Amino acid sequence: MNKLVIFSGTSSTKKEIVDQISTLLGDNLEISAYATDDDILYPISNSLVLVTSPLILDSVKPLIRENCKIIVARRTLNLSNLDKILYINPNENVLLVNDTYDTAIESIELLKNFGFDFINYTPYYPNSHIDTSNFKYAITPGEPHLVPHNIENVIDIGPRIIDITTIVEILSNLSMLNKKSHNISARYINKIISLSRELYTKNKNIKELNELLTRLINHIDDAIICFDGNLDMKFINNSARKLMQTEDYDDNLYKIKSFISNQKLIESILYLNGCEYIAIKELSYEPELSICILKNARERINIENKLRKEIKNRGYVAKYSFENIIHKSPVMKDLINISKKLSQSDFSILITGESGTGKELFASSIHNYSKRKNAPFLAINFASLPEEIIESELFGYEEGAFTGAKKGGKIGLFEIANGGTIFLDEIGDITPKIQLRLLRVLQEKEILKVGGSMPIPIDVRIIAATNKDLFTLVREGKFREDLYYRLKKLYIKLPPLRDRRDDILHLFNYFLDKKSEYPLEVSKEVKDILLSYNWPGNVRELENTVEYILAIIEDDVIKPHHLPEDLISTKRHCSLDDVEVFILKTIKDFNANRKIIGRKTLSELSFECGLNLSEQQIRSKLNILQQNGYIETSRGKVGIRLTSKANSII
Ligand SMILES: Nc1ncnc2c1ncn2[C@@H]1O[C@H](COP(=O)(O)OP(=O)(O)OP(=O)(O)O)[C@@H](O)[C@H]1O
Repeated sequence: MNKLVIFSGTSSTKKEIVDQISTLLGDNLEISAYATDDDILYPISNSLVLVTSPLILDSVKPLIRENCKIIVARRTLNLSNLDKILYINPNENVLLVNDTYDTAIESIELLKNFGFDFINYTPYYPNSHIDTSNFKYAITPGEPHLVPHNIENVIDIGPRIIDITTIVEILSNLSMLNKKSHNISARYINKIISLSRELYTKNKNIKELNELLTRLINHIDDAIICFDGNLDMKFINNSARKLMQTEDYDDNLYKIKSFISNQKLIESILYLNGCEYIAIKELSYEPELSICILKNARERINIENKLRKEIKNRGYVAKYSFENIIHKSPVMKDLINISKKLSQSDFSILITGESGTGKELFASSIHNYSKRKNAPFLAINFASLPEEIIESELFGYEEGAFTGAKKGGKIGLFEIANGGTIFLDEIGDITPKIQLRLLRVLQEKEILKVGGSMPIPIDVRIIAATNKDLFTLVREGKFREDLYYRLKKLYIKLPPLRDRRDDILHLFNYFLDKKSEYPLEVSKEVKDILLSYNWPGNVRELENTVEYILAIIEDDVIKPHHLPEDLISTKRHCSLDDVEVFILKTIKDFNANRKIIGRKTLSELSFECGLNLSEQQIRSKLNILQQNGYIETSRGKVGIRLTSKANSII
């Protein structure tokens, strides 16, 4: 049996190296290993000794008899731990922490040789007196305890292992070279191959993602060109290639580069191939890149004009008043009363509610009930509008600010709405830049035109609406908290139609009366279906349903087959929860067997199927089911019965 004694600086290095050698050299070797702080009772004799660094050699030499052969290990990095470094951004400043200057420099050289040369390393070791306050990352080969405390991200790549030449030296001294070398080099190479494969897969994923992004960018109509810090072109998409591949290539490129290098400009108008382009600049610093996005100015002006026309066609007037809000439910009655009170103040209002619940109807009614009723009411829907258009539409722009297309600049919608109300629909969709500009309007009561420097005072009441959960957007960092609270000074939440079932038939009859040329009767089955449907599109969907029926009906009575497919399919009807379904099914079984069922039995049965409902819980569920028209109760022998509405879905 051959003996190998290992001396290492720390116990983690000891473990790593013992693991490595026993995996490679197998069981035919007796290994004893010591870290410098382990107690060594007897001097080492008649053995091969491996010390893991020259520094340790001095301290352990007195413990080694002269009949021992000493090898000082040459160390290399453990490839299995290096992949974490791939996630560091190129050119990031990183501390390389090791126990001495020499070992830190050695590790840096090794990392660079392995191809990790895209980051800037600074050697750090105890007493190195380096100001570490600007460093976010530290890499250390098994010495995390030496990393300064202020570093947020510590990548421990594990202690350095011994390299193949040291292994060969060990084998040769143990006279194992011939027997083992073939096997060992095969294992060593296998390990390297599997690690390279890992790195290859990671690189491949990044490459695939890059290809996907390139494909996407190539499909975009805007021309996109990316330059590095030396203004060398790094990327050009298909639209830009088409734009540039003309006789004017040099002239075009010169104009684009001049725009990119002009630090004062973020947007500009460029004349390329005789056409006007709006050039927008995006900068990245690590790596240093400038991206130029070129949009066809004519197309943008067309969209702007269309939007203006749409808003103008509405006549800047609020079409609806509270009398137009058709309702029967107490909850809507309360909301209208509250909204009338809110109309009298000048604070901004946030209206939330699912799509089609009447948010615009309320905004318009509030305006018409307020002292601003004779001033303009402007409604703008943010969904699907590009940021630049929203910005220039809302705030206007100074002459030559960017398009140069309009002499005298353009007046923004905020200025047009001055004295009145502006209704900002789908506010949850606006970008951070517009959020910031809106915040300024709310805080300072003034606007700044695009490209302008003089703030213009304005007096506009803002009513914003959204069907998104804005508070969640705030928590996710997608919507500014300060803007959220400014907008939500006053607040109205419109309930979905399925939560105010009293309104369903009332609204249905209202739309029917309004739109039908002759009176129509509504069959009982249709009424039941309308009442049990969950109306995801709310009042808008109800109104569309009436239109649909009127388009296809040929008789005087509306029957189920006159309804759109969505309403007849039973899936969309069950706004019932599991407990409600359980209660209804149980009552149905009892009804079918002509047995009476009450709260007590329902509660007992609920325990049998794991729902565990107290009599009190059953009572409140029964109340809800009764209010929603699913059950009827009567004193005496009959007890609780399902209505035809419940029977049609259970
Ligand atoms: N209570 C109501 N009475 C009469 N019509 C209503 C009522 N509620 C909504 N409507 C009608 O339903 C349609 C949708 O209403 P509105 O546009 O106000 O909803 P919204 O919540 O703003 O929708 P979105 O979020 O999709 O913009 C409109 O045609 C509106 O007139």
